[in-house]
Amino acid sequence: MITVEDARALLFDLVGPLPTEEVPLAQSAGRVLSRDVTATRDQPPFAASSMDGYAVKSDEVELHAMFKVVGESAAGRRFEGAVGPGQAVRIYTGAPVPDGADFVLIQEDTDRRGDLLTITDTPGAKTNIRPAGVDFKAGTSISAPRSIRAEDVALMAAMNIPRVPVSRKPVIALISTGDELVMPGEEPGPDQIIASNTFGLKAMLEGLGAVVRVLPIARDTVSSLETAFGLAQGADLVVTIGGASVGDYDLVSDVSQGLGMKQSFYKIRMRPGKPLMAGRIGNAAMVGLPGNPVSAMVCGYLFLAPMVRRMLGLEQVLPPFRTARLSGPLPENGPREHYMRAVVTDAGIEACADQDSSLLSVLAQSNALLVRAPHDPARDIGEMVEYLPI
Ligand SMILES: Nc1nc2c(c(=O)[nH]1)N[C@H]1C(S)=C(S)[C@@H](COP(=O)(O)OP(=O)(O)OC[C@H]3O[C@@H](n4cnc5c(N)ncnc54)[C@H](O)[C@@H]3O)O[C@H]1N2
Ligand code: MOO
Repeated sequence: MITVEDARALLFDLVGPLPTEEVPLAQSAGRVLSRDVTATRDQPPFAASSMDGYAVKSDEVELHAMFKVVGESAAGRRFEGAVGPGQAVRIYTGAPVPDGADFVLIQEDTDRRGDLLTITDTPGAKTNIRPAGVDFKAGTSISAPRSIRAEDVALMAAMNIPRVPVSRKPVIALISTGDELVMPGEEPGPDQIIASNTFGLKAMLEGLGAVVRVLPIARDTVSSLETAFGLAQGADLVVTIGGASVGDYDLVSDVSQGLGMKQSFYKIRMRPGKPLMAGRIGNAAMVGLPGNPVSAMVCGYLFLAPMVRRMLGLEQVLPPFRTARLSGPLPENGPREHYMRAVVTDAGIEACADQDSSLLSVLAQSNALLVRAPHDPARDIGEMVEYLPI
């Protein structure tokens, strides 16, 4: 059995960054920028007023000074002339500041009668002018790789970047295995349960930016599993769930190897998730997850999510671990690294009472995986521990 860290390194060897494709700006949110993009213009492209008021010469600004209003500069329609001595131009927020002016009096500090403008309140020192290019200049770049957020979309729009280079989405095929499984909504027989893992993992992986294909459930026969692997063709990553352990019906390893899977490792020193397997099959990476629902989801957080981030070309691929103070004691840990379902609040972190790897109700109540090193001694309230937020 290998460690979690070694397993992750081997899994990273199975996948690499996917090629770039271009998408319309409006569809780029949530994708991963794969190449730097560069502004083709200054913003603002001209010195612009930041207030509604009057553009004047700054050395003429003093209480009770009077000006003649000679024109108007609106956003999208500039004043074509220049502001001369004793003159003012009516100006609005976002409008180009006319030549000759270097100060905008805010409307509230003035009184206007016809064309005659008087300063009625002492203006502040602020010119109320945004210099050309103050936000960004032509040639300013947004650096890749990064997950594109709404703020990035707004910035790229302002930079006049209508098409965005992004990493192609990884395609992941999910295969549930087992005669006991039926799909949600179907009528289970007396010895059957509902396939839950595929749906939890689909939600998780799509949230990370993958395209997920849920394939029909494979029965516990060689031919049914072979059919499922056939349907998975074209995926970047094939994930099986269940059938990974040592039972007579645990066929995933034999069938995948029969189809040419080159195994990278099998079994890790981790709880839950011990019978994890991985390798390459055809042009795809393959991961065989244990069937226990919590084991499958925990392996999703710890292994599949970093693999997806790596395929997307992100630099930060490992889950962000944090620390918290224990608000409940912990017993001594066994020989495997343990990822305990836990609840973290302002008061600290507490492991859930029942850590059985079949309990989805416990997983759904928890918001953290509390990490225990192999043979970690019993811990008291107040001690600091590491956890992964989920
Ligand atoms: N003799 C041993 N038995 C087991 C060992 C072992 O080392 N020696 N390991 C245990 C551990 S740890 C795990 S984890 C499980 C893993 O078993 P499999 O990967 O072979 O999974 P299955 O036997 O197919 O299923 C386990 C359990 O999970 C349910 N299941 C499976 N797929 C789904 C699904 N898509 N949705 C919901 N639930 C699913 C299945 O019905 C079983 O209850 O093996 C232990 N045994
Ligand atoms: O991986 Mo198993 O989940 O330890 O139950």
